[in-house]
Amino acid sequence: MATAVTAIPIGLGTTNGVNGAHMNGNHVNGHTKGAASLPPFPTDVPKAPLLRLSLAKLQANDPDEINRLNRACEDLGFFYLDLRSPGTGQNLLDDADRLFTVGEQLYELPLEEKQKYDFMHKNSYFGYKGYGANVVDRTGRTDRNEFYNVSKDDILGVSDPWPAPDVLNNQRPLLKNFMINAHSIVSLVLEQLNNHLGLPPQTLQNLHRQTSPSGDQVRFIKAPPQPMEDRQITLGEHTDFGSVTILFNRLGGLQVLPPGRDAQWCYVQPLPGHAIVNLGDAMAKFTNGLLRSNIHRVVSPPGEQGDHTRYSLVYFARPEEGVLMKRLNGSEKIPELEPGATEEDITAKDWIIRRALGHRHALNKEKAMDFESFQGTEKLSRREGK
Ligand SMILES: O=C(O)CCC(=O)C(=O)O
Ligand SMILES: [Fe+2]
Repeated sequence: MATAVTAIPIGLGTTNGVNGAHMNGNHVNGHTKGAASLPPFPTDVPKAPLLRLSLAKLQANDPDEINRLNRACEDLGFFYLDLRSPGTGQNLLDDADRLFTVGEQLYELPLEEKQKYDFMHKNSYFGYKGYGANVVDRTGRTDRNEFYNVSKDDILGVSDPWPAPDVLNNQRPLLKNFMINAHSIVSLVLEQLNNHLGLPPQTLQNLHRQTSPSGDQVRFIKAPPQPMEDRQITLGEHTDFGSVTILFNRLGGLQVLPPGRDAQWCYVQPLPGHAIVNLGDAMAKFTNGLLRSNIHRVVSPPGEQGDHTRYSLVYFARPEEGVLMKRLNGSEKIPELEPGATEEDITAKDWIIRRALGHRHALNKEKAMDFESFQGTEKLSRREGK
């Protein structure tokens, strides 16, 4: 199949020749034509107050922008990052556009083909997760999306490659570029947070070296439209398992639950040219809750957007495999543990497997509904007393 997506000129409204007859994958003005022709995000739904940060300003060490980053990471744990600047930011945006097309192609493969790449029985969360394979709540309801997780170690040659369909194998150079650029943004965020916390230089960065084995991955997600009379949660509420997540959305549907007892779920409106960035469990654990790993979930896209297929593209950066998910020493800002409190000795590798495969009903039967045993930092994230 002709899948030379990297060679497709961006900015031409012509068919890209990649399943072009039945896909909305053409590029217009740096966005997929599919994105341009989607209905707008509605104005009458509650929206989460994410700060909008600029990658260029963070790269330039702009003091106000750095303060805003620190505030966003402590208060909500989610922010927008404006990537419209030459170099890493724009390259990542362009590659994300190309990968949206790859994601659409990937999900057009027959189900039996995709199922060949479900590695849960090998105790791995890389590869394919079928529609409805995870339990999303205590009543046993199941998810309404498909995932495909591509390992950074595989693409960068840190580990042996996993079997994969041609649609992905043909895009290894594109995936590699995307991962390298995404990881460099993660490193920048970690560097700024390391400074903010006053940890010894490079502490956080050295727990996330790009060429060390880790659970870092690109995730392609597809959620088809749901019937009007039966719109349910697509991806159950959770905190992310790792350190820093960089997310690209075209349609609404992502919701965050801000801190506090009476908080309500609010939508995160996707903004063109921006990624949505959030912190995961490792950052909350390392800082004993000073930095936030916020609860979020995905529901049917709001308003007319709900009639369209929702694709997401995500880069998850996680600590290196052997790193313990515990409070870090060496910073006066990081709160002490409560007197008498102890922390479980669990590595990032085991943490991610427990969390990622815990709700797979094919592996866990009734236990998949036991949310407590697969919890991350949800309780820390609620900050209910405040
Ligand atoms: O699809 C989205 O917008 C968010 C996905 C997500 O939260 C996840 O995969 O962890
Ligand atoms: Fe998430």
